[in-house]
Amino acid sequence: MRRKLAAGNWKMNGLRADLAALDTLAEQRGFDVDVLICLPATLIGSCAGLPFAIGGQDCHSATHGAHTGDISAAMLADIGATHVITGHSERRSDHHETDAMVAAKSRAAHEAGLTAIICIGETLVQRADGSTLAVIDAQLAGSVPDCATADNTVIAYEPIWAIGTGKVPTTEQIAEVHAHIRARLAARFADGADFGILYGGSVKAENAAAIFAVPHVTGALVGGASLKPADFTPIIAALAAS
Ligand SMILES: O=C[C@H](O)COP(=O)(O)O
Repeated sequence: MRRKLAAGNWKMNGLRADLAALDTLAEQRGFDVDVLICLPATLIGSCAGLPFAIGGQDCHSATHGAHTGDISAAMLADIGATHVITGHSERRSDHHETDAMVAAKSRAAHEAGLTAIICIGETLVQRADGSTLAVIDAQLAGSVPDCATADNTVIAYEPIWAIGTGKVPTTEQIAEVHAHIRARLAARFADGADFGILYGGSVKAENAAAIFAVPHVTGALVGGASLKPADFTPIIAALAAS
C-alpha cells in the first residue's frame, strides 16, 4: 500500500505573500504522512526547500507547441513539481475536458516523471439516479491510461456535489465507491491493489478522522481547508493517526 497522502489544492487562490502559510505549515509538520500542496503555477517555482511535495493543478497533453496560456508537464517538473492533478471536475466542466483528454494529460504527466492525481466523481443527479458506480467505471476506463502504475498514479474520488458545498457522503457511500475503485484497479493493473485512492470534497478537521477510517481511503484531496495551516494541519494529523 502507498504511503498516506494529504494533498492540498489551492485552486485559483494565492499570491506570493500567501506563501508564508506554507512556512507556517512546515513549522507544524512532524507527521508520518506525505504532504503535497498543488499550487497555482505562478507560485510553484517559489517553493524550493519546503519539507513537502509541490504539485500543479493541470497540464497540457502535449510536450510543447502553440498552446497559448497552457503549461506542459515537463514545465511543471522543471520548476520543482512532483505531482499534477488531472481531470478535476472544475476543469472537466469549465474547460469541457473529456475522459480521453484526461488520459492524455495523465500520460504526459507520467512521461515527464510526474505523479498524476486523476480525479473522478459523480454529479448529484447521477448519485440520485443510481448511476454512481457506472460513472466511476466509465471515468476509470477512460481517464486512467494504460501506463498508470501505483508509483505514478493516484486516484481521487471527488463526488462533485461534495466539492466546496459542506455536504459530505456518508462513510458507507465513500466505502462503497472506494471498494469499487480498488476492485477495478486490481482487475486492470498488476499493482492495482497498491494504488493510492484519495477522497475529496468538503474534507474538514471535523470529518477527517471518520473519512480516513473508511477502508481503501489512503488520504485526501483538500480544497478550501488546505489554504490555512490552522485548518490543514488537523487533517494531516488525523490522517497520520488513522
Ligand atoms: O481539489 C479539491 C476538491 O475539489 C475539494 O475541494 P473542497 O475541499 O473545497 O471541497
